[in-house]
Order: sequence, then C-alpha cells, then structure tokens
Amino acid sequence: MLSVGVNGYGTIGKRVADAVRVQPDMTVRGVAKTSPGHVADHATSIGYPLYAVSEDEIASFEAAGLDVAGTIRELVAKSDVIVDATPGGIGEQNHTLYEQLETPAVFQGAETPAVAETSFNARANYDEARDASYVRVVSCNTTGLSRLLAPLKEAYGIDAVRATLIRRGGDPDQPSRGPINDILPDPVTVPSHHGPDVRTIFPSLSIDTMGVTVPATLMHLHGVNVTLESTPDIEAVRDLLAKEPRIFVVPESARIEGCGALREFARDAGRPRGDIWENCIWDESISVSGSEFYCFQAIHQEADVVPENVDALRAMFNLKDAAESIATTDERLGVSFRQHSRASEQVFTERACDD
Ligand SMILES: NC(=O)C1=CN([C@@H]2O[C@H](COP(=O)(O)OP(=O)(O)OC[C@H]3O[C@@H](n4cnc5c(N)ncnc54)[C@H](O)[C@@H]3O)[C@@H](O)[C@H]2O)C=CC1
Ligand SMILES: O=C(OP(=O)(O)O)[C@H](O)COP(=O)(O)O
Repeated sequence: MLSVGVNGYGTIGKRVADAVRVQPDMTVRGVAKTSPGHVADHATSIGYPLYAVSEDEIASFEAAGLDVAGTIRELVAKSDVIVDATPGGIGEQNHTLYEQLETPAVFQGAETPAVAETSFNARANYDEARDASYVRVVSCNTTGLSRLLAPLKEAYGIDAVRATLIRRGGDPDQPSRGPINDILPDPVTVPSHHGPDVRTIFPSLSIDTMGVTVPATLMHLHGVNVTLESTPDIEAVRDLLAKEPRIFVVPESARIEGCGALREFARDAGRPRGDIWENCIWDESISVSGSEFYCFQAIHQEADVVPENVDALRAMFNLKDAAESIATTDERLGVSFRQHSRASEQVFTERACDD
C-alpha cells in the first residue's frame, strides 16, 4: 500500500485525499492543515490523521478539540509520497523539505513547471512520470485541453489549436474573488498561459489560447477549434471522443443546456460534492468542416485534476500502466458518465446550409 500524505487540504487536497482513500493500492497517511475550522473537523470525522503546518498552530487545533498527530515535517517523513495541494508558489517552497526528507511529491498546476521533473496528464504522457520523484499535475484547464487533444492528435494529427477559455471567477468557497458584474479579458495579453502550459504536455504543439473571466463559480467553458492534419468524418470523431474514459459527450436528449444543469446532473447522480471529473463536451457542438474541428467543453475546475493526481502517484511508483491505472482510478472513484444516446445526426455542413 502506497502511503500518501496530503499537504494543503483545500479545494483540491481534500478531493485528492478522498480519491486516494477509495483506491485499492494506496492509503491516506494524514493531511496537513494550517488552521482549525469545519474543513479540519470534516477531515477528522473521516479519520484522516491531522498534521499542523506550523507548530505554533497546534494549540489552536487542540483548543478546537482536534487531535494533532504531529507537524508537517513528521507527515512528510512518514509518507511514501506527498500530494502538495497548497496555493501556487507554496509548493515550490515546500520542495526543499521534501528533498531533505527524500520524500517524492506531486505538485499542482499553479506551480511553475520547473518544480517537477515532468508535467503530467494521464491520458497524454503517463509514462514520462514513471520513476520520477517530482511530478506536476497540470491545471484544470490544461488537463481539460490535454484530454481532448490527445485522442485527436493520435487519430488525425494536429496542425494548430485555438481555444477561448471562459474561466470561472472563483470556487464556491472563495467569496472575495470576482468579478461581480463584469466580463474580463484575463489575462488581457494573448496567448494566455494555458497554451504554453499545454506545451508542457505536447512539446511541439501549435496552440494559442485566450482567457476571459466571468462572474461564475460553476465550471470553466472552452470553445475549441483544432485544425487537423486530415479530414475525418464527423461520426468517427464523435465515436472517438465518446470512447474516451474521461470525456462525457453530453447528449442532446439529456437537455443539459449549460454548466448549472451539468452540476445538477452530477448532484442527481449522487456524485460526491457534485463533482464532475470528466470533460463535458456537448454533442451538438462537435462539428467538422474539412480539417477544422470545433466543440464546446465544460471543465469542473474543482474535480477534473483529482483522478489525474491518483494516476500520477501510480506512474511515479510504477504500480500500473496508464490504461490500468486510469481504469482502476475511474472504477473506484465512480467516473461513469458516458454518452448514452446519439444526440443529433446533423453534420456541420447541413447546419450551415440550414442557416
Ligand atoms: N481550485 C481550482 O480550481 C484548481 C486548483 N488547482 C491547483 O491546486 C492548487 C491548490 O489550489 P486550491 O485547492 O484551489 O487552493 P485552496 O486555497 O482551496 O487550498 C489550499 C490549501 O492549502 C492551505 N495552505 C496554505 N498555505 C499552506 C502551507 N504553507 N502549507 C500547507 N497548506 C497550506 C490553505 O489553507 C488551503 O487549505 C493550486 O496549485 C491550484 O492552481 C488545480 C486545478 C483546479
Ligand atoms: O488551474 C486553474 O485555472 P487555470 O488553468 O486557468 O490556471 C484553476 O481553476 C485555478 O485557477 P485560479 O488560479 O483562477 O484559482
């Protein structure tokens, strides 16, 4: 059993801990928190040993009635590997401690790529993380783009990618984030950081991305245009995407018109925290015109990197190959949304004619 410590128990850290907990080959050694509160209470109620990031805070945990198993240094020493899900930049600072104690670590997307030996997406470059001591799971948007681009690249070749990312302003527990009533080019410079970040996964890819931030907490929404190196049949593209393990082709028959309905669909399905680990691509948006591919996909920022963290751990410790790891993670986590009916037989050209 791989013993996993989680440092940074916020939006991503708590989800990764819960995902690790249900895997057959790994266990949660403990989680590190900066301060007490309802999140620390919840961690304790699940049974995760709680470690304090700072010795100075131990008294405040104890005053809140929480048992502290030790400090972060002790958790790092006891764990086979750490998942660092601290805010951007802190992971890089923590790297020194992990190195001192010779504990491998998985970092998250806001760290610079240089923090790790490789950036990681299970579908696209699993083998590059084999035997690595430090791996960075790319950000939610980069994960979503990589999952879509990997099968398209393998099947048809990619000449160029252009994507506009409509980004959620903050997560639901971040009331101070905005905008409140605005639509921001974010970043206003082009390309946004996402294109270069995708190139940490596909080094020679021609990709330009633009970012816009809106007053929403639900999901990110991508409008993607890929110029392929061949001219596939639209049904073949649909089938290709529908077979991908972490892609949910949203059927027209489901009447899911937006991100709010997607999240409600996930809550109705009994997903923990209403999480959607899959890329959600609207079937009707999948369009092919010559070598041009288009789609809209929604990415649940709080969730899509969670199975990727589990797979990164398996790759680093050579526990399974890519397909086996993805299948095991998804089966244990319950990544199950699939296209369950063909939404539309229309092809891009027919729609264009109707217009
Ligand atoms: N929330 C999101 O949409 C996504 C976040 N990520 C990445 O995951 C990482 C973490 O982000 P979130 O979970 O959203 O942040 P968060 O703010 O929700 O959680 C971070 C946690 O780390 C704690 N923390 C702060 N300083 C610490 C320290 N020195 N040592 C240990 N813990 C400390 C905070 O108290 C908080 O509980 C970032 O790299 C982010 O870019 C990746 C994909 C999506
Ligand atoms: O990795 C994310 O976004 P990003 O791919 O736009 O950097 C997460 O949604 C975190 O974004 P944030 O940096 O706006 O909190």
